[in-house]
Amino acid sequence: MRVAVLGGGSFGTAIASIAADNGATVRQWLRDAALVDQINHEHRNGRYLPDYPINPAVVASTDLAATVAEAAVVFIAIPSKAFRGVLEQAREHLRPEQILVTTTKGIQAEGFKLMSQLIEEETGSSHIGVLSGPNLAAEIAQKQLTATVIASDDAVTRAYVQAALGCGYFRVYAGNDRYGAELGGSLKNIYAIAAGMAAALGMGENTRAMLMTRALAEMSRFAVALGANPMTFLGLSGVGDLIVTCSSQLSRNYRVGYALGEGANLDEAIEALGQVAEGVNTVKLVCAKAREEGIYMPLAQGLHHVMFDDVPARDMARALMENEQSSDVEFMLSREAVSQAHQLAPDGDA
Ligand SMILES: NC(=O)C1=CN([C@@H]2O[C@H](COP(=O)(O)OP(=O)(O)OC[C@H]3O[C@@H](n4cnc5c(N)ncnc54)[C@H](OP(=O)(O)O)[C@@H]3O)[C@@H](O)[C@H]2O)C=CC1
Ligand SMILES: O=C(CO)COP(=O)(O)O
Repeated sequence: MRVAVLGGGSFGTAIASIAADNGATVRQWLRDAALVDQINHEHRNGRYLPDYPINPAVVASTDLAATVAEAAVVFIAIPSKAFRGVLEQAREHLRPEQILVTTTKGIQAEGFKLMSQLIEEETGSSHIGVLSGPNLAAEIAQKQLTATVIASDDAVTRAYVQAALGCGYFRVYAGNDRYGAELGGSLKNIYAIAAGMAAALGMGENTRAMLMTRALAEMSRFAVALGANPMTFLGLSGVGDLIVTCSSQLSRNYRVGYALGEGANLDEAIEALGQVAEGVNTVKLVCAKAREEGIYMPLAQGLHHVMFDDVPARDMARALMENEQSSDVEFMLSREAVSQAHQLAPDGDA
């Protein structure tokens, strides 16, 4: 199979290397000619994945047309802010039968669009997929056993991506809820920042478990309000990705949160990272959307106050703990029912 990867960052490089390990003919497009040279001659990406070898069969290029020309599957691993621009450049070189897969876990501000929606708008393709799951690029590069999801309503897309990437260390599960999988991948970045911050402040494992579980409740609530299926959040692209990103220093979003918890300001934290942390932008967009739609998102709103309004993280954590005590699984017991029942008990200080 012929595979193209657009993007020369850590995830694009990891995906290119998996496909090559799997026997595909792989072309990778990036705009940095020096890095193209390094990938082709040293089989290493010194800027984004410096410590790991890349399969020598990966051929990098700055020529976008040549990269996508023969590909059956095109993976797009470009940060959300640049995603549409790259699609606009690629569009004239793409053919209708090609499978177009986004790996990007972010949201476009204008219209609150997910990346697969941009692919649809720009190309009109009927072979669109979302690749998402607990997939830290550095662990994939080490060939740690990993699983992901290809979410698409198109069976051809699912089958091609499973064939292109499924190998001894990388397992590709199929899903048909493109929107839910993509939303999960974007939303969990918000809570990874919060988890990194909590870790830097010395909060314990109980706190982390509470944060992750309530994050899942909040993500599902948001997704349902936007018409997605909450069941998708039980899979690898939902809870799976939330677990890994809220637990690992390899996550850039977690690291941004950790730096904030250690006292850095946001600009310093982003600069020290030197790579994309989509959650910084996503938390703004999601909080604005939640306000607009009247969706209860206390964790995301709390994080927003800490990141952009200089509220100390410890004060925010204390305030969140003093919120009205609510329902655990609100698809079974509604928040309103718990709230109404509060009048049945005496006050805590009575
Ligand atoms: N890294 C990971 O572990 C995972 C990442 N993802 C997702 O994949 C997406 C891409 O991430 P990742 O590869 O890690 O990102 P990186 O920050 O590692 O790299 C970004 C890449 O995009 C390129 N790029 C940025 N803007 C443009 C542009 N206008 N034109 C052409 N190329 C551009 C950069 O090129 P240049 O160097 O020239 O700026 C660089 O090659 C993210 O949205 C992330 O959420 C998903 C799963 C795991
Ligand atoms: O999405 C990821 C792992 O699945 C990577 O997360 P970061 O973007 O925070 O590094």
